[in-house]
Amino acid sequence: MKAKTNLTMLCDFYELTMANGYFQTGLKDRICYFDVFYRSVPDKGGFSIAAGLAQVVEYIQGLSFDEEDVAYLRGKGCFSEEFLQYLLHFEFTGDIWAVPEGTPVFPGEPILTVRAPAIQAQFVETFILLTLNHQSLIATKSNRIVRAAEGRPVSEFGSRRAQGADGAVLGARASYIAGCASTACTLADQRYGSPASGTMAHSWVQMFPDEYTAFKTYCQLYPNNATLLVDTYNVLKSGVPNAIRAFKEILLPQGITRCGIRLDSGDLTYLSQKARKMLDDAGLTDCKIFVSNALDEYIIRDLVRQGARIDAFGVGERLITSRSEPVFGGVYKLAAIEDDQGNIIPKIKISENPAKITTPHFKKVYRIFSKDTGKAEADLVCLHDEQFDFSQPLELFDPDATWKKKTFTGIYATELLVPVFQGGKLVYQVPDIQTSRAYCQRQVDALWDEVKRFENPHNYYVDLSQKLWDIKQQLLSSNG
Ligand SMILES: Nc1ncnc2c1ncn2[C@@H]1O[C@H](COP(=O)(O)OP(=O)(O)OP(=O)(O)O)[C@@H](O)[C@H]1O
Ligand SMILES: O=P(O)(O)OC[C@H]1O[C@H](OP(=O)(O)OP(=O)(O)O)[C@H](O)[C@@H]1O
Ligand SMILES: O=C(O)c1cccnc1
Repeated sequence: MKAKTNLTMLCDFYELTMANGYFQTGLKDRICYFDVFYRSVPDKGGFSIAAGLAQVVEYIQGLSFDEEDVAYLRGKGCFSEEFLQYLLHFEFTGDIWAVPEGTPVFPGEPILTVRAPAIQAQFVETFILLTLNHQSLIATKSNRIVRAAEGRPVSEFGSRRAQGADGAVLGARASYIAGCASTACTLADQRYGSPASGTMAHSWVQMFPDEYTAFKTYCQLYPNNATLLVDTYNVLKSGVPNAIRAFKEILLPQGITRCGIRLDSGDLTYLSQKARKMLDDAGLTDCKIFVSNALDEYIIRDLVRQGARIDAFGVGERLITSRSEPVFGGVYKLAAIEDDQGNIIPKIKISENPAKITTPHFKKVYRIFSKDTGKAEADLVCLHDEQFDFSQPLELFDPDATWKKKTFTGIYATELLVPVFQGGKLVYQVPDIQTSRAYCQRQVDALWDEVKRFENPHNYYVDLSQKLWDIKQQLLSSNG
């Protein structure tokens, strides 16, 4: 089998059986609207960070079945020959809107909308979801970890424990967008520009006859980038003293004062405080203390509260696998179809479980900011063509407890979903990840601290316009 990078065949098999069914029943060109949204924030947080759009764009642009794919599908014995021939010329001709990567997003609101002929719109479900679910999960976790570090740089160290190659590389990419300062993943740097950097492993220290020789050699090779791992034998009795000796003998004579040590075991508060004192007493006040060892946002928050003297964190397995909650439950739901005249017919999914009822129709989302504080106050989900005068007081209501109303004044609003594809053509300039990272930081800064709490965050308002709410109620009372 030839090596393939085209991921067109990465789809759930039912996308293909449904596509064949749409083809055979005349529904293939029926225009459909599908929304991607998610239902609950991982780790009971107050918001998530959207990521992965750049890979969705690449996927959509690369969609194509080749002869080998079609031969394989023919062998399954369940697809019509006309459909298989059609697949050979398959391409995406529809429209996509999405929130830019790095946008804080809330449960229930569309973060990507596809408008396309039924076969196409249905077919892209699997890949769009897996991509947005994975990178949004890692971006959300990384942003929590970065916020716990309160300004100290966090380096992503997780490749070795990631779930596969994409888990490592795209996870590193998402973690950078969400605020990590660097990654240990070289390919993520080469491919996406998230800066790669690193320290050293215990094996380096073990390889030399003694710890001092290991440190000295490293300082000679990398005088401008020497972060020495000091816990291979005994942190306070040998590691830190040997590091101090190597820095003094190799770096200081060259006028280099910037250097570092890394602690990777033991009580990180106690050891960092003791190490700081030893480094300062030796005049190495510019030496940074880096720590790692199964860290996450909770341990980092504890270390900061305990007064640990830590300058930077390396975080691997709990970040790259989002270990505390490893699923981002983004879903892809039909919201509307068009009739032969192009009229939009809203569609709803009514579930036994009220939390699983969808919001119908072709929609847009406004984020409403206070002019005074610059903070985000609420999101308004409305019909795609609704207009509002945001210079006037805006009354919103809780879509579940409709008697709860709030009037906003002194506000401005921005639309969250931006056009990405129109008529199959890419109309969006995918930003480089430095731009997405800076955007993410600005958008997270615009959230109230109450929404950013790790536990029991304030419930951010995601409200429906009156028109949209009315349509939803009509569909609910007429059973769809
Ligand atoms: N002061 C601290 N407060 C809270 N958690 C800490 C503190 N110091 C270290 N930790 C965390 O406690 C855990 C210690 O785990 P563990 O006992 O496996 O580490 P260790 O003793 O360093 O051994 P190992 O060599 O296996 O890593 C790690 O997740 C570490 O980050
Ligand atoms: O703990 P994480 O957050 O995943 O951070 C990455 C870990 O990877 C390295 O350890 P290594 O794989 O060499 O094994 P170790 O656990 O014995 O240190 C490094 O020394 C960190 O401890
Ligand atoms: O550069 C490092 O220190 C590093 C990289 C990967 C995993 N652990 C540590």
